[in-house]
Amino acid sequence: MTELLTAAQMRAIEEAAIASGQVTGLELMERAGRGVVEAIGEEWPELRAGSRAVVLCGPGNNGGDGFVVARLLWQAGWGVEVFLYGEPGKLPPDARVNYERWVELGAVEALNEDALFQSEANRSLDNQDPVVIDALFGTGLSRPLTQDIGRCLSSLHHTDGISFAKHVSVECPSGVCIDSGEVLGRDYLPTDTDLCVTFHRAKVGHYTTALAQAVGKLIVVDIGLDRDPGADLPEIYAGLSAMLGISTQAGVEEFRAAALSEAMEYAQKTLVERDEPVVLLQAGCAEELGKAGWTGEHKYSYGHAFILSGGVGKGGAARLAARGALRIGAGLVTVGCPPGALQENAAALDAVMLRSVADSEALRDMLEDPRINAIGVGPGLGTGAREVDLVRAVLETSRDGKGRGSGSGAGTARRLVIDADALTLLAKDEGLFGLLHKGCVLTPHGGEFARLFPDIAERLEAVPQTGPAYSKVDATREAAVRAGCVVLFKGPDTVIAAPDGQCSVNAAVYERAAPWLATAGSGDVLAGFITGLLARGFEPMQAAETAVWLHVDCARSFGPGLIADDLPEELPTVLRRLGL
Ligand SMILES: NC(=O)C1=CN([C@@H]2O[C@H](COP(=O)(O)OP(=O)(O)OC[C@H]3O[C@@H](n4cnc5c(N)ncnc54)[C@H](OP(=O)(O)O)[C@@H]3O)[C@@H](O)[C@H]2O)[C@@H](O)CC1
Ligand SMILES: [K+]
Repeated sequence: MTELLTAAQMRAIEEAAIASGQVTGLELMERAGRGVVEAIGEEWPELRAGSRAVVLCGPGNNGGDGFVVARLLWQAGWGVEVFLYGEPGKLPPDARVNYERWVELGAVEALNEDALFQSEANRSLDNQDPVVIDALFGTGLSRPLTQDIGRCLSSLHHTDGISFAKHVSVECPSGVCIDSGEVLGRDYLPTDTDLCVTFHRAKVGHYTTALAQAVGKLIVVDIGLDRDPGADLPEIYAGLSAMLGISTQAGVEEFRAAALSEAMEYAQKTLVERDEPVVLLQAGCAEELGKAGWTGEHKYSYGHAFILSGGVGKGGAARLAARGALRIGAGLVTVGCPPGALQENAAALDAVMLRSVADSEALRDMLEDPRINAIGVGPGLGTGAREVDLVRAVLETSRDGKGRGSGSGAGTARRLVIDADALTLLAKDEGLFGLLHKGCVLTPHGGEFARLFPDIAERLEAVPQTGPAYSKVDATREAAVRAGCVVLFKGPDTVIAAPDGQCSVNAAVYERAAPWLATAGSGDVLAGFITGLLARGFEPMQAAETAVWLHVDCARSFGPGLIADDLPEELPTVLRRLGL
């Protein structure tokens, strides 16, 4: 699993490494700049000596990286032009050193739109478009770009603007808050970037839609922060103790007694109050499926998933969910529908069982069966008075100790997925919302999220003026605490959070892009996948994470032309490929 970092966490990691004597800031900057140059070389091997680069440097250390890139490209035989936004005398120390190193090799012009167009006019003689390197702002962006700088960046991605061959961003496209992926001020679009090179770990914002859509490829460069320090341990401890202000002899001794990794972690935590990590879901999460086992002796050992369906003509969504639950390995799956819809459902279901659910009383009777250990409710359900009673029955009978059927183990609440229409009902009825419990998974898309958590959504929608901006990660975490259960906030950047702070991101971006997944009914299948995994005994957070990862993988495995019905049918191929 990869941990995604915030800007503050990244700063703390760097500061702890520098304070420990493991590395200097200047060395880190050199590695960062070298990493960018190597990434360019690997991405476009055809670009070599004689190619041209325009490097835009900002007033902080991101600009410092830019000066390193300029120097290394120049040394490799490139023609390099450098523009600086800000005053050389105000550059931070490491950036200043690299500025001085560059000015021994070439000129630095003040960055403004006129200067950029003038340089293009000069270049047009040799008819070679440059690689533009955006090293204006990285993790230190604190407010919206000024108009003049916004215009410079905009001129790079307008068809009648400045022509360039490739666009490379150092850390992130400038103007974007790296914690949220938001453009501060939202009055300009991030420049389309062919290659974005970041350092040590990807940051949370790299996996949010707004930023990821602007970036063709993301590369994470190792700048040696994971390596064994190799320096004298006493020096490292002395450096860290001084940084943390641990001054008493006893304090220093205690600190030294910790293993080095613990001491470093402690130092990083002290520098920034760390939440639970934000984890990027990768192939590894599907290994959980393997741990849970895939074949069994008795169908009941893989649980019984129950999906509630809507009335006549409304059953398609529940049938898709049921198919998803069955394919993902629930031992038994039953669809419950109003008596009038039995015929329609019977004609469309084979391996999935069917029960008539006239009203909430009938449902409560049915849920006396303790083998039904997971319920999916919402797809195509309807939002009338009958459905309110059904959702209430599902919630009331599944709470710890209250359920007549207590699920897969004594004292274990029956697990629920609450999706679509059931979310709409929750949003309208505080009483229902109050019945949520830790065995639930809510799966809202943007609109449903806004209905359920209007104040949180409003905060997320507000134009951010300062960094770090409130992010989808922040919003989902807040929603999970309020609901008291797992919330899976859907989108190309799906965020999943639990009330205890666990949080992960499943991003269908970069090499995992699957735009064809935005097809009618795909959310119903996802609800079914989660319900099926809950029936198999997965914990809510683990079920949501695994299901959402497999959902994208099914879409990618099938490819364009996908419709929701294909998703469950593609699952066996994906599982086989995973060796399950
Ligand atoms: N630390 C390390 O060891 C390493 C760091 N590395 C690199 O450093 C980057 C982080 O550097 P950083 O912290 O200096 O932040 P950066 O993004 O350059 O910007 C800060 C400057 O911008 C200014 N400013 C902010 N917003 C503004 C606006 N809208 N309009 C105008 N000005 C604005 C802000 O001014 P202030 O807010 O203080 O007034 C300050 O002057 C990181 O992304 C990576 O690339 C690597 O070399 C690896 C080692
Ligand atoms: K940048």
